[in-house]
Amino acid sequence: MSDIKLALLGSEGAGKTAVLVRFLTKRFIGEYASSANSLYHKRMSIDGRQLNLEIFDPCSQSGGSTCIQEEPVNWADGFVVVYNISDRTSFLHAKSVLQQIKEAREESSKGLVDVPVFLVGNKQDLCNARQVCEEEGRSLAQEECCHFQEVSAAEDYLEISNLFTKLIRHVMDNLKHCAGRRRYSGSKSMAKLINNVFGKRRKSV
Ligand SMILES: Nc1nc2c(ncn2[C@@H]2O[C@H](COP(=O)(O)OP(=O)(O)OP(=O)(O)O)[C@@H](O)[C@H]2O)c(=O)[nH]1
Repeated sequence: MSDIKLALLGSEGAGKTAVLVRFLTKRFIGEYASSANSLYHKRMSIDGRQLNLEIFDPCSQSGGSTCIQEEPVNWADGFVVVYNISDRTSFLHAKSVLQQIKEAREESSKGLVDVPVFLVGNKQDLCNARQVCEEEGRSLAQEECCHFQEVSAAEDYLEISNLFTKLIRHVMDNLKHCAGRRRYSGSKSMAKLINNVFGKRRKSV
């Protein structure tokens, strides 16, 4: 069984938890308590391979900081960076996050530099209040060499499921390609790492 570690990043209220919960449960739940980092676990099968998925959903940092937490960046095998299409500030934040992921991974001698990333423009159902056009998202993704998709956690399941599947496939290919290199967390239990670093709760869905 392969272990795949993903992290969701993005600004407060962009819909990270909504997107993730849609993927994990097929449901949209309007409001979430978001005072703590969460680690979700899911077993699934892709292309006949059994996977043990761990997905880290950090709570947003108070004070509007644009700096991402370093530890999930080194820990994760792949990222979902979420912004809200009706909030330009969240798009600028996502842009900064993409750059920080790249820089952090380049600086880390232990991490995989070419880490798969999916840029997600969420809240597509709020297109009446759109502040970021789809083309801007697409060209940012092109610049940063990552995948791109607009979704609505409120309305879509299939698109969200497909984007996670695509990301996981890319992660699996990447890990196979880099099999000779040591992964950041090695044999460490991720739960232990997250709990040690952030002292937060774990969730199973
Ligand atoms: N209309 C609409 N609202 C959404 C969508 N996704 C999330 N929301 C709402 O946006 C708000 C924030 O969603 P969360 O999933 O908590 O956002 P988050 O990025 O996890 O926020 P933090 O945990 O604070 O970082 C909630 O009120 C959600 O109901 C969507 O696709 N459409």
